[in-house]
Amino acid sequence: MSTIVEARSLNKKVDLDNNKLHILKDVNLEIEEGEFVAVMGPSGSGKSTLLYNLSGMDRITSGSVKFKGSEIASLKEEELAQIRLNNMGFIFQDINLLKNLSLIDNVMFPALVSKNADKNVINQKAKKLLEMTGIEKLAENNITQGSGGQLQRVAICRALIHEPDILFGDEPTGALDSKSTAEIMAILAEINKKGTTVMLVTHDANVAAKTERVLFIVDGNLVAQKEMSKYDPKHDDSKKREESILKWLVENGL
Ligand SMILES: Nc1ncnc2c1ncn2[C@@H]1O[C@H](COP(=O)(O)OP(=O)(O)OP(=O)(O)O)[C@@H](O)[C@H]1O
Repeated sequence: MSTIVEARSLNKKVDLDNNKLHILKDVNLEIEEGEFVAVMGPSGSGKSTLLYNLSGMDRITSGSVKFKGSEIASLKEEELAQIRLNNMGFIFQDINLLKNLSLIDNVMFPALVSKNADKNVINQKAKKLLEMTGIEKLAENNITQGSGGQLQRVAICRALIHEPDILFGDEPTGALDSKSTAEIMAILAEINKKGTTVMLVTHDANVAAKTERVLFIVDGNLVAQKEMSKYDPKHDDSKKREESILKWLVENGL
């Protein structure tokens, strides 16, 4: 396995009321290709900031972030935008779809903006993704008709249209009920099984139980990491995994 994302002495500070707020403190980590990783920690500990700084959506203050071995911290904005567009996918709690477009048009939209876009190829790809996430019958529906779980599936399809190497999720199940959460996690597990690296921020130990490594952040410090086997839905031991994560979080000061 090779490393897809690597952070060395990652620091992030922001200006706040004439002071510097030190959000991330000397974070060192590696994410391996094909891994499924969760980031947990108390509210305000820096989880989302970590995700944004690792994915180049935000700029680190000092240290290094490498994507597939290349330093991204020093790239120009346009170069970074190309990497985000072609190699990374993003899903958020706040789904942010375009209200005047159908489900399938929302999925196709990011791919159509590129100059050499072939609409037929993109349409076929989008259909396959809708099938994979079980919403192909809703393809032509308007976004306003979708449930939260359905819309999050659309957002996942949209994030996958460029076949990214890594999918970043900031609380992608945060606004969903437990049934939709389980369905979305099953989809993410399937995507991961096919080779896409997945990194999620979550408050939910049940969600983290479906990943294979949990990073625990407290006050901007990466204080602990828990490695597990890859989750296999065929032998569902997620309850046990969840209990062991909760125990581990408490042992580490939650
Ligand atoms: N641009 C910014 N300007 C000022 N403060 C910021 C900025 N970005 C983040 N913060 C602060 O940094 C801290 C970490 O924020 P972050 O959103 O990364 O935490 P989090 O662990 O994801 O929180 P939550 O679980 O509540 O979503 C918070 O106190 C937040 O208010």
